[in-house]
Amino acid sequence: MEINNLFGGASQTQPEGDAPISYKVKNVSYVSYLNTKPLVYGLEKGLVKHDFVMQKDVPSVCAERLLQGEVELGLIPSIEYARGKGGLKIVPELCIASRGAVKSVALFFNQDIRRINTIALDTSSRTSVALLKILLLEKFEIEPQFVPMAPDLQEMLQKADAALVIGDRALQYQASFPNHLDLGEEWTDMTGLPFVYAFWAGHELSLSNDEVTIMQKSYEIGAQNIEKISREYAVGKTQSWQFYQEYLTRNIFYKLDEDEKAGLLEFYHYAFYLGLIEHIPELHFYEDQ
Ligand SMILES: C=C(O[C@@H]1C=C(C(=O)O)C=C[C@H]1O)C(=O)O
Repeated sequence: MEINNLFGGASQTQPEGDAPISYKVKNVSYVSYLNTKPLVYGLEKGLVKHDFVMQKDVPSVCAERLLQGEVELGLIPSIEYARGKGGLKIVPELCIASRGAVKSVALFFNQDIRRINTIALDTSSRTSVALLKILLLEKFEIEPQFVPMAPDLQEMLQKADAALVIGDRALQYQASFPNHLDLGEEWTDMTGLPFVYAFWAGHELSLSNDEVTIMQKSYEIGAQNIEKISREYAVGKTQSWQFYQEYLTRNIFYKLDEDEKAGLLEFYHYAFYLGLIEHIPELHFYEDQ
């Protein structure tokens, strides 16, 4: 679907007697997983006033849309910020991070991890793929072959010895599939730092200060409604709402604080030394509000 044709493009309005005002609809691509809901709660429920056109995608597609200029703002995998040609800015203070076990980013396997020869990789992911490669080399000292696949654990494990899955599916699988490695836990165990999976990023002039504040307000309201989000999400699911509430409060962290920034830069250093990115980027933020 060409979202630009549907929603985008500049439009002009000319109020009577006034100078022309040009305004452009801002397209936003955000991740469809449960862990994103607190960030977009205020926007989705209409509790903060905004003119964004919101579009749900998997993380790899959020990045593609932003880097190809189809959207002005994306909730992008952190590794893709380092792959952009510069000029991207981060919405300050917000991210999707873990400070230990994350629960929804896991490597599932049926045999001793040191004997793994092939790994199926969830095509929705960018950051966790890089994180996995770092952990396999630095911690487990193995160099298996990788096969990109849709995130269906059964099919993945038929084709490969292990499978990386992220997001809601991983959250569901890890509760019932004991042989898995939690990548958030492994990272923090190795580095002592949080791990940052994603954040809001846009092109330099894409967002006004007011729009940055809107994104921050949306999360503030989301943070006050975690129980509601968990109860709504649990309808028709296998786990209780308390399970999802615990995930959103004890596994996922949304504040991009100094420790998170240090974890992010450490990740970029590893990624650079392993040739996964061509340079270590500086973190540029939209003006602090
Ligand atoms: C923690 C998670 O982070 C996600 C993992 C991403 C990746 O691997 O590229 C990107 C965005 C995040 O939403 C998750 O969704 O499970």
